[in-house]
Amino acid sequence: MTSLGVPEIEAGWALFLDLDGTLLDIAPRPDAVVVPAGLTGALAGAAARLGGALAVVSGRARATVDALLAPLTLPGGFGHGAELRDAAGRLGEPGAVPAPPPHWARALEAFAATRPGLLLECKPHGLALHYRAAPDHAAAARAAMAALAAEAARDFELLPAHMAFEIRPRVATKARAVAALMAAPPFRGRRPVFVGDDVTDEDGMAEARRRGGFGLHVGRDFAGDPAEVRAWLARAADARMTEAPLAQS
Ligand SMILES: O=P(O)(O)OC[C@H]1O[C@H](O[C@H]2O[C@H](CO)[C@@H](O)[C@H](O)[C@H]2O)[C@H](O)[C@@H](O)[C@@H]1O
Repeated sequence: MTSLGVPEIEAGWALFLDLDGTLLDIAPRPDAVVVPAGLTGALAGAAARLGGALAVVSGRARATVDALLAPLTLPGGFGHGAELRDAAGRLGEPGAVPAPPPHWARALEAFAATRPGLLLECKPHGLALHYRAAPDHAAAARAAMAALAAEAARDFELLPAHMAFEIRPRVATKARAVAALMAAPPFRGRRPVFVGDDVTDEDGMAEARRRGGFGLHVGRDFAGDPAEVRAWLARAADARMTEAPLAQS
């Protein structure tokens, strides 16, 4: 048990890790995050201890996560679960999740261009309109995003995020990523543990609980500090973990 009362990582777990606000400190802009020295080594070491059952489950696009965590290409769910990659590096079925109509990005580019500080992030399966540098535009940003999402409300939804609004496909959830990965080795048969900080992580935590695991919340369990999560992983990478028998996969 850590000094914060969190169990140390056990060999029989399958670990699902959110990125922003969990592994990485929140930064003023999405492209300003800093990947601390030692993080990729800790992830690789912890993954090895877990027999490869360690995944990143992020709202960011797969390509962005890979660039941030290079040289690692971890299994996971990206774009909130829209893009999947298993432990063998196989990608999810193309076309399984819708992409936003191209005119939405064009409309939001034009909208943001007249409101300094707003930042549009285009992802393969979603859009994020960031207002961290322009909080006065939050209400207008929400209205603009809501109007677009309403054009295809059966397939897309508006998502409030950290100082941003996102449009994401309804099927793209972190629960989808957990369920898909838990269906096959090296995840299958392990106890899923989802670590996150945000409302979108609740889906992943609920799926972990549904499968006999649990969720850890950065705010509640790691004193709100991603450095505590990183230290927890580093200890798992360094230390010999408690060997727990695995269920048959
Ligand atoms: O699921 P996550 O890995 O937590 O990703 C959620 C979103 O994170 C990014 O935006 C957030 O982090 C930025 C960097 O700290 C911050 O500037 C921004 O205000 C936050 O909303 C990312 O840009 C999004 O695509 C992710 O969906």
